[in-house]
Amino acid sequence: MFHLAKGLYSNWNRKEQYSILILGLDNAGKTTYLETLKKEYSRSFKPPEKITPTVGQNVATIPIQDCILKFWDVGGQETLRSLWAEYYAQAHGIIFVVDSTDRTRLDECRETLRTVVTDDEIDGIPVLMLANKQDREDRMEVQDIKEVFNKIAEHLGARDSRVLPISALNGQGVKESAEWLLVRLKRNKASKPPLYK
Ligand SMILES: Nc1nc2c(ncn2[C@@H]2O[C@H](COP(=O)(O)OP(=O)(O)OP(=O)(O)O)[C@@H](O)[C@H]2O)c(=O)[nH]1
Ligand SMILES: [Mg+2]
Repeated sequence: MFHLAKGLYSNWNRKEQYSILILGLDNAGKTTYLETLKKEYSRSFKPPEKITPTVGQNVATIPIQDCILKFWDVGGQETLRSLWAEYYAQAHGIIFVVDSTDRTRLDECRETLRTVVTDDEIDGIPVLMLANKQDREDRMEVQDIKEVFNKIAEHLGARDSRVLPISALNGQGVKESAEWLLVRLKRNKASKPPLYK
């Protein structure tokens, strides 16, 4: 009886854990975004001046509302992009970070995202595109970025997807972006169940 009660209690006490893969070209602001999220939800984080280009991976487990979100931030340099697919099997959601000031790389950005969203392994999972660096005067408007990504909308199909403006550096829109995604991860729970921790 004690064991049954204990088992029931520990199950009841467990939280849903979802894994989120943060992708995007090098210099887009992925690591800065993750560190700002850590700052918003917990105490330990790296200040922006200490962030260097990612070669391996950064992982952060952040409690948000009644769930745990496990973020995987990987390097965006071209030579590292072939490693992204190794993370697909465990991903419940994708965040794709775009540098809103880098007009010259928008085509590369779109084609990189196209390669990601057409991969069968992550078919149907929510995709959130972040138009980052909105604090900069030379930014493109989020509407312009949306138009670029509308060109791959056909590959996104019926899954949840959105483009949101943020500044990973000053925190604008960062919490809201994680909360937007959390709602969609829960909504997609039946087809991609969370882990219970
Ligand atoms: N102004 C401004 N600069 C930003 C913002 N986000 C990131 N940066 C800067 O952009 C540069 C690249 O940021 P990272 O977070 O290292 O970029 P990354 O996407 O992780 O790059 P890789 O690890 O190489 O894939 C750094 O100099 C950041 O300070 C932002 O919202 N606004
Ligand atoms: Mg990085």
